[in-house]
Amino acid sequence: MNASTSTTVAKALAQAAAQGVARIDAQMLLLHLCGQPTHSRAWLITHDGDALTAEQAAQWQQLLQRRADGEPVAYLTGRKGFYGLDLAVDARVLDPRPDTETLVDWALELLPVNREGPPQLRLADLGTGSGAIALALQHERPAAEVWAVDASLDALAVAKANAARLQLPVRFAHSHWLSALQGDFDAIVTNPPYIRADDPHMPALRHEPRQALTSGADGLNDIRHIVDTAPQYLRSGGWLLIEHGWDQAGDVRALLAARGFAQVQSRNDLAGIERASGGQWTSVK
Ligand SMILES: C[S@@+](CC[C@H](N)C(=O)[O-])C[C@H]1O[C@@H](n2cnc3c(N)ncnc32)[C@H](O)[C@@H]1O
Repeated sequence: MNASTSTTVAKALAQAAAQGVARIDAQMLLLHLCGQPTHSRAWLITHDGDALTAEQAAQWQQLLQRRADGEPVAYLTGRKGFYGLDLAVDARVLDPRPDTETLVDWALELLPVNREGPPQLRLADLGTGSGAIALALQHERPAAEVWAVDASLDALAVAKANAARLQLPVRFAHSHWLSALQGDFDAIVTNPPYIRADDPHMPALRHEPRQALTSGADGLNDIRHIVDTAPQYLRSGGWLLIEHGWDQAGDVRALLAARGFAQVQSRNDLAGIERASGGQWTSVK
């Protein structure tokens, strides 16, 4: 094809900019379209004069349209990196966010790398979605017994496929929060739905499963339930760590303290905002 009339790599990126698609998103989408790893941005520079095939050029227009309509890049590439793991994701699960890696960091800080002798570390990820948190914990603590639960069978199918591909022996349960599990856990980690039902940002999140996002009028229905029930499933000294919204840290700390958790505290996300709160269960059940 004549390079002056065909869509080259450089022209494709210019088209994306003209359609308002962020440069980093366009780069990842184009690398995906060209069969390159989505982190190898140097490839775009060294191949900027390469022409797309007619089929690729048509697919490119579709990808740009879908991205401009707000579909997450991860759904368009089918992939998302999380805690160094390559996860397959699609519209059945939440697009895992980098901020959630800070929740994993916090859990790992609390969990010994090698506990001397039994009992084996037992960890639970509630509302696992793609399996992001559970798989990261299992990868970092290979000897632990890690459970991942979700109320969505669709989500569990995605998470199980990720576990199989990554060869990580996470155990799965179809469960309303903790109900299908049996105690005692060293840590219960969760990124539950926490958005208010009438939150004005919901239209922007319309491509992601609603069940993964909203939780009642104040966004705290699921967190209230988890805080209330978690002590029955924690060993003495075990931790409950919860991701929540940017303005919910005070409310979540109050719920944890009222339920009798000790060392109640919050952690910042990548933007420096308190986005996770947790506490240690030290009382008798
Ligand atoms: C915010 S998403 C988190 C997904 C994943 N952990 C992550 O961080 O990317 C919340 C998840 O909770 C699940 N969920 C919603 N209600 C639930 C319930 N009652 N019991 C178990 N899981 C639930 C949703 O299906 C969804 O996968």
